[in-house]
Amino acid sequence: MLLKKIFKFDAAHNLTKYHGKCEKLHGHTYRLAVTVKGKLDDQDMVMDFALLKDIVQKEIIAILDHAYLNDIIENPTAENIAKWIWQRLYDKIKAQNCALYEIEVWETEDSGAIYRGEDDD
Ligand SMILES: Nc1nc2c(c(=O)[nH]1)N=C([C@H](O)[C@H](O)COP(=O)(O)OP(=O)(O)OP(=O)(O)O)CN2
Ligand SMILES: [Zn+2]
Repeated sequence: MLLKKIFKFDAAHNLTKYHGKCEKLHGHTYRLAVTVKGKLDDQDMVMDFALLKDIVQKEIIAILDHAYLNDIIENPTAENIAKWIWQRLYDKIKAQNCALYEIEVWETEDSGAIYRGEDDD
């Protein structure tokens, strides 16, 4: 069973390996979707949505919201942001007897990156 929760954060960035408008400082309202995988517990839940919210709020949103992402993540493309979030959440989700399944980071309504922890990126 998969469980998904959606979050939003506002942040500024510029792409350091890009030639074009996105090398300039600009911002996005990012949409983050965190998907976890697990079995139903005795409450018929994979994980309490409230617990997932608390973890993501503390580990991710509190750090990235209203931040300059380049101070935190090298060359913060949607792809690199998704990997960074995966690395921070992986053990926290495992500690709840679930597995992190997928991180989606959407910069705009139609442009996003999806990461599932592949070894080869
Ligand atoms: N593969 C990636 N390509 C781009 C990324 C990225 O993270 N990964 N990021 C950007 C820029 O950050 C830019 O802000 C986003 O550009 P874009 O999707 O083009 O957004 P726009 O709203 O400006 O353009 P639309 O034409 O409205 O989609 C660039 N590329
Ligand atoms: Zn951007």
